[in-house]
Amino acid sequence: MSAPAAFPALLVEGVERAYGGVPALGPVDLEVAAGERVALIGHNGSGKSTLLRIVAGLLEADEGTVEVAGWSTDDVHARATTSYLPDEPVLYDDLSVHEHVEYVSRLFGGDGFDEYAEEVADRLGLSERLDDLPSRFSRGLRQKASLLLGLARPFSLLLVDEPFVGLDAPGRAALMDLLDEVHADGAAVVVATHDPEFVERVDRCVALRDGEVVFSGAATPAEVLRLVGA
Ligand SMILES: Nc1ncnc2c1ncn2[C@@H]1O[C@H](COP(=O)(O)OP(=O)(O)OP(=O)(O)O)[C@@H](O)[C@H]1O
Repeated sequence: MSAPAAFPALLVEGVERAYGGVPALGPVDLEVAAGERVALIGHNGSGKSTLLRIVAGLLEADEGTVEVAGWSTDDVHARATTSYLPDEPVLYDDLSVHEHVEYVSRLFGGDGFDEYAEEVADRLGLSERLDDLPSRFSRGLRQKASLLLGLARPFSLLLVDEPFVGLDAPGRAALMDLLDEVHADGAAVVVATHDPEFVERVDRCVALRDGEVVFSGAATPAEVLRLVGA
């Protein structure tokens, strides 16, 4: 499903979130254009995952609004157009990789395990493991299965939390290329990462510090390290 051109892919306005009364995020304003590629950077605990989870509709903001392609995050259209890949893979215990793709893709209006899913599985090195239960996989294989699910379904906004950590070199290279292709096909892509190679490819870096946006613009990997104080 592509985003209506009149709306940005993502519009975050005045979003705030606390846990048990302790502020974790915000207020945050962020606009991501249709087809834009953004790296979300910041120290551990700076609020990246909290922001992504709010945008994905999995966590409620205390204040503010979030729209995905013009739809509020509690609208089913926003869910249908947003693919979110958490840093810890969330997979069913009793579904094979193939069944996961069938289920998730069809849930969001896709064609199930189609040719594209087959290609992504091949490039992530999962072709031989499609009938296996990911609950028995290693951490890295589970991560690849989760990436396959997230990519092999319709979306116009892709949110990915720390996807390169824990992947082997071929998996990392394959994912880097897959994200390039998703972007070239017109989806907006927001990735929480400090990976220098990915940072070099993005249109914009958005840096969070203590839950607030402290920088938004083009930045080199060296500048990114300086921005996050590393
Ligand atoms: N479920 C929770 N309960 C209480 N505090 C939380 C919870 N989740 C996050 N926090 C706190 O909120 C703040 C932001 O956390 P968040 O996970 O969003 O940061 P992050 O930038 O994604 O960190 P990391 O790089 O480690 O993944 C941190 O201080 C964290 O301890």
